[in-house]
Amino acid sequence: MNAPIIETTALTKTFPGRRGTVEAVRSLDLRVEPGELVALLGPNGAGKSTTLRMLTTLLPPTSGAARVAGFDVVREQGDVRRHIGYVGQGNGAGSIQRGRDELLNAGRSYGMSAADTRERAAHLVDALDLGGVVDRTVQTMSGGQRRRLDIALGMIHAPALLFLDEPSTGLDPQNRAHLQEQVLDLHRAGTTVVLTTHYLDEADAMAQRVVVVDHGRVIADDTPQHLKDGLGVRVTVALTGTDEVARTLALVGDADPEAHAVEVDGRPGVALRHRDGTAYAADLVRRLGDAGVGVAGIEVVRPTLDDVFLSLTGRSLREADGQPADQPTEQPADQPAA
Ligand SMILES: Nc1ncnc2c1ncn2[C@@H]1O[C@H](COP(=O)(O)OP(=O)(O)OP(=O)(O)O)[C@@H](O)[C@H]1O
Repeated sequence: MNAPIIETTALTKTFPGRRGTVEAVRSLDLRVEPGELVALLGPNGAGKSTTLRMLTTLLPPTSGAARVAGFDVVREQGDVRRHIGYVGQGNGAGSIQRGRDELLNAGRSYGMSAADTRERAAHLVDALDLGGVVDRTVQTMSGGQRRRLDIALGMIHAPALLFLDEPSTGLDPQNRAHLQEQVLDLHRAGTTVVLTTHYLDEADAMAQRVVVVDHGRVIADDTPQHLKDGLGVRVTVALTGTDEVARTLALVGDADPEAHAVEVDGRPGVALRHRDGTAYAADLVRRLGDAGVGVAGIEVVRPTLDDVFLSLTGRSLREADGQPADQPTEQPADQPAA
């Protein structure tokens, strides 16, 4: 097996906060293999950006260790930086330079020759669909175009590993979809991608592996499909009368001890989860019919990653996102120097 491209051991970052120490990242053990596309998913303040900033050498860990592209993030910062691309939140705002000049300058700052930089920039302009805008000043580009330029800047030195911190935050759905497609293309071309997001659908649609983070800890790490399959499909049965609820609960009690009474569009009903949802629901309707229980309708809903988060934390990711995070007391560092 190849060596991991990222390996962390008990990686930890604490910040002094007004109300005591903020444990932004707590004892993170993460291993990413070359070629993976991994999403760190979690609510605001979960520790996603802090993790990325330690892995990209922008922040020193408080304790623990991390190796990225084979180098130690504390002792071999320059080597790490040469082998990674990093696109932070809100880069590229309003420069009066032309996009192409930014690309050329970035390449030169990595020590690339002018000819190599021009060739690489032309490739990225094509891959990221920037042909129509790259010769305009950055400040005249739309949000989506700037984000794609940011990614081109992060990829100019052809790193094997690309970190993207909330790449599509603030973009409209069409631009988000476009950007996601471009990132998937970079991944298909061989780049390992680690991105943070609090868009459930983005993690679900893009990532081969989702690392769910909450309060600085990893609470789940698996493929989106496994995470959802583990939860089982939700089955809701609408019943014709209240007497039918107890009879239904008695019938399903063994299959799902957490089955409970619910209201379904004003009717009494029962909701439960079952791993084998669709087949189970069909069988349940038959058994209820045999027992003479009046069924008014049945609904089978596949779980989302939000259901996974809810079952792990007791909170919906959307609710959790609404909570204000502690205010930073240290200024975030800048982009890595070349
Ligand atoms: N420089 C800092 N000084 C103090 N506290 C900080 C600093 N940076 C982050 N924190 C705190 O660490 C915790 C984790 O923040 P982090 O930005 O890593 O979360 P996140 O999951 O990336 O959130 P978001 O989705 O909002 O970007 C939060 O409580 C945050 O307020």
